Amino acid sequence: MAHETIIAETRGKVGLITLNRPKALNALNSQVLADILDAVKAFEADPKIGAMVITGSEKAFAAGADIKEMQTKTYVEAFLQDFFVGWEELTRARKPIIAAVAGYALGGGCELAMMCDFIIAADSAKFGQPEITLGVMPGMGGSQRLTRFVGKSKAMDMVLTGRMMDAAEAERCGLVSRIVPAADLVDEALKAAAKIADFSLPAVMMAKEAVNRSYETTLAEGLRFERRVFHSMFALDDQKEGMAAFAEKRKANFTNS
Ligand SMILES: CC(C)=CC(=O)SCCNC(=O)CCNC(=O)[C@H](O)C(C)(C)COP(=O)(O)OP(=O)(O)OC[C@H]1O[C@@H](n2cnc3c(N)ncnc32)[C@H](O)[C@@H]1OP(=O)(O)O
Repeated sequence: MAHETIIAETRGKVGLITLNRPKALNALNSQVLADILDAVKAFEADPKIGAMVITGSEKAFAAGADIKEMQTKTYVEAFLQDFFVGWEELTRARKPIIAAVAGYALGGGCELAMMCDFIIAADSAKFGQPEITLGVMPGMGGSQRLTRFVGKSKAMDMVLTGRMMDAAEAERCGLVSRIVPAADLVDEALKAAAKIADFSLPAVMMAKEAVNRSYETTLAEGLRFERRVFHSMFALDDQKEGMAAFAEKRKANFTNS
């Protein structure tokens, strides 16, 4: 797949998307959005792919939304275009997406990472929502998703002071799931994605949907949703195979059916 601002390639059952605007520290403009959505759509449609990884460079996952692209925008343009709404489409991907973050993940970069299903951070990663320093505020989900990840106090601290947090702080407060040495970041993320891709795709997709539901509903509704989805899994060949494989002490051979 050829794109202007990203490299999209397959590694076994994993779709790997590498942001590729090094001179602008992977700043996210409308072309990056179009390219990411195009690649994700292709990986979603490819039955051989079971999970995806989005990564950047050693220096920057992404240093934010492209300030130069948006600096002259008027209020009316921003409002009429519903500026940034397009990024929401990424969160509608049904296959899991892991963000592999090294270096700066600032503003829209931090927000892009949070749109993924989980974040693996290099020890060099730095997260922040510095929009306040530009006279604005987060606009790609930072005020909402960061607060759900880290709680009100730390989210306020990040959004109102614009300070950065390092990988250790991000792990402590639950923003990232694990930290790995920078040199191993992409390999570790690909390994995690490959592990997921070896499981039953319908089970993985339903599990992702159930966890995401917890953000959007009451506990009682979420628990009911989980049980109903869990019940439906007994219609899968993969449930029979997974449990038979356990009983027979062998590796399961999932067929995504
Ligand atoms: C507003 C909303 C809703 C969302 C946002 O995301 S706003 C953007 C939030 N992000 C930021 O404010 C970070 C901006 N960048 C920086 O502060 C610095 O670039 C840095 C601390 C990440 C790295 O500093 P360093 O000195 O190492 O590198 P620079 O010389 O500053 O940058 C290299 C090159 O990249 C361009 N760049 C960096 N970030 C952006 C960006 N967000 N948008 C557009 N361009 C960006 C930077 O201008 C420079 O390019 P030139 O050499 O052509 O000037």
